[in-house]
Amino acid sequence: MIEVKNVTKKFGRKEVLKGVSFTAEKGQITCLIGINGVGKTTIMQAIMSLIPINSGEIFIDGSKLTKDSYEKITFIPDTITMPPQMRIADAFAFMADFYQSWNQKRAEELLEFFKLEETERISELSKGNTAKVNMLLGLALDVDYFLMDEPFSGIDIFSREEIANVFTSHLIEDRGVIITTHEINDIEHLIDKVVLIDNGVVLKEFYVEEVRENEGKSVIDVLREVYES
Ligand SMILES: Nc1ncnc2c1ncn2[C@@H]1O[C@H](COP(=O)(O)OP(=O)(O)OP(=O)(O)O)[C@@H](O)[C@H]1O
Repeated sequence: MIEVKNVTKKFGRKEVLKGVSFTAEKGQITCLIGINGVGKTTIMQAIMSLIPINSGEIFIDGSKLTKDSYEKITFIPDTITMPPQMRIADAFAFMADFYQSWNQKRAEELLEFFKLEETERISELSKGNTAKVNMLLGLALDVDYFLMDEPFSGIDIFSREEIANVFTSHLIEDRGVIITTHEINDIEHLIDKVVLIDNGVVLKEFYVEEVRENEGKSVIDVLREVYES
């Protein structure tokens, strides 16, 4: 489990996170939702120690973040970081060199899942296929948790569907995912838990299934209720 406890973060005089707390379980998809600029990316950067926090604590499977935590967790950014002249096979070789946790078998399964060929050059891929390769490179690592920032931004509905399908496939296994998205409709059926963020605080944390069963509400219904009240 990833536990974010009372995390605060200031950029200059601006307090962007004002005591954020939530948990994300292994084997579940936790979605951070909030309008532009509320601090979602900052939370992910804090979990990955890409930025220092001002106060609070972050635990992974009960232990405080250390250098070794990054054997357990990976961040999939919203743009691909591989040089565009590489072919997919070169990107695989690069990842295998760089990460001990690279799983070539899973990478090949993902390639088949996304109907891509390893001879394709990154610069020649469509936007949707570039997003798929980007996600593939992260998911092929043998880690327990993935953080994904806006994996659906700027891509067409068919590619969004194919990417969303990976979440229900065996390729995610029982790993934990924290995702940010503005495309809630696309993944509402896949998400286990929602953490609603507004202006640097958690407004509400809930299980999608519980709200659906007990109150007959969708994620969008809850969003309307919370943000329009
Ligand atoms: N390095 C930085 N220096 C100064 N301010 C920053 C920095 N990074 C983020 N911010 C500010 O922190 C706030 C939160 O940004 P963040 O990117 O976390 O929001 P977000 O919820 O991910 O937004 P979006 O949905 O647009 O991606 C914004 O006001 C942003 O301008």
